[in-house]
Amino acid sequence: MESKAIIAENLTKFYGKARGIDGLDLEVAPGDFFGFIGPNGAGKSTTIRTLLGLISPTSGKAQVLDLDIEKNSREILRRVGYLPSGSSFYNGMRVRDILKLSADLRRKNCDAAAAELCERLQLDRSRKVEDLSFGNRKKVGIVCALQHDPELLILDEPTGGLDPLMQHEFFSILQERNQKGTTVFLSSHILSEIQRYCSRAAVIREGKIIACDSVDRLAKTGARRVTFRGTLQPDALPDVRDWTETDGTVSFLYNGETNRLVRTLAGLDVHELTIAEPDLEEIVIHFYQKGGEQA
Ligand SMILES: Nc1ncnc2c1ncn2[C@@H]1O[C@H](COP(=O)(O)OP(=O)(O)OP(=O)(O)O)[C@@H](O)[C@H]1O
Repeated sequence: MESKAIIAENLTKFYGKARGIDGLDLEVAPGDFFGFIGPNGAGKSTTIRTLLGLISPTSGKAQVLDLDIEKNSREILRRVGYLPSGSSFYNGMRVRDILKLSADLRRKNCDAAAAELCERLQLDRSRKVEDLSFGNRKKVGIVCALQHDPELLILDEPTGGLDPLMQHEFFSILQERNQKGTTVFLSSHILSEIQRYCSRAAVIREGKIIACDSVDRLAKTGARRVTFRGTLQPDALPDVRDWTETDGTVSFLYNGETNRLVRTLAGLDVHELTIAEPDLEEIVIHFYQKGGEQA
C-alpha cells in the first residue's frame, strides 16, 4: 500500500454522548501542505488529538507516518512536530529551559535550530514564560514543534495571537520546510491563510469531512459574486444566495444560468457592475457549511 502521512478511516470519537468526530475519513500524502478548515466545535482539535493518540478513538482506525495511532502513539509523538491549540508551560521556567526540555524528550540536540527559529520569530529565550504575552507563548510552542526538524508537522490553529508580520515569517518557515519535504497539516478557521499557503484542504463540519480536494478545486465553483449599483428584487433570479442591498448597491452570489443573469440585468439601470469569482471563504460559508453540498 502506498505510504501516507496521515490516513483515517471511519474515525469516531464521542465524549460520553457528545460528538467529537463521527465517521471521519482523511488522507494526507507525504509532502502535502494540508489545511484543515472548520468552524468552532467542528472537531478539528478532536481529530488531531485522536491522531496523535492523546485520546482514544471510540471506533474506526488511523495511521500516522504508517504507525497505528493506538499501538504506536509514543513513536508518533516522537516523530511529529505538534503544536496544540492552547499550550501551557510550567511557570518559573525560562524559554530556553522549555526548549531544552522539549529537545531532551526527543533525545536530540536542537540548540542551533532553536536559536535560528527564536531569532526569526523574535522570541527572547531569556524571558520567564509567565511574563510572556499570549502571542509570545504561542511562539514557544511553535519552536518546540519545529526545532527537531520533524518529517510531519501537525499544527492546531497555529497563528492565533501572532501579529501579521510574525504570521508572515511563520508561514515562510513552513514553506521552506515544506519545500524540503516536510508534510504540513494545519487546522484553521482562517480561510484566507489556507487559500494562500495550502495546496490541499479538507472541510470539517459537525464531526465529518464534507469536502476534501486541492485548494484550487475547492475554490472553483460555477457561482459568481455579482455586485452593481441599482435596484433588483431578490426574487427576480433563481439560485441566488447571500443577498445584500446597502446604499443602492446590490450584491449576491449567483449560481444560475449566465444568460438569465445577463437578460435580467439588461432590463435594469445598472452601474459599476462586477461579476467575480467568490473567494474560498465565501464558498465554504455558503456552499459547504449549510447543506454540505458543493455548487
Ligand atoms: N473533553 C471534552 N468533553 C466533552 N466534549 C468535548 C470535549 N472536547 C471537545 N468536545 C466537544 O467535541 C466537539 C468538537 O470539539 P473540538 O474542540 O474538536 O472542535 P474544534 O473544531 O477544534 O473547535 P475550535 O475551532 O473551537 O477549537 C465540540 O462539540 C466540543 O464541545
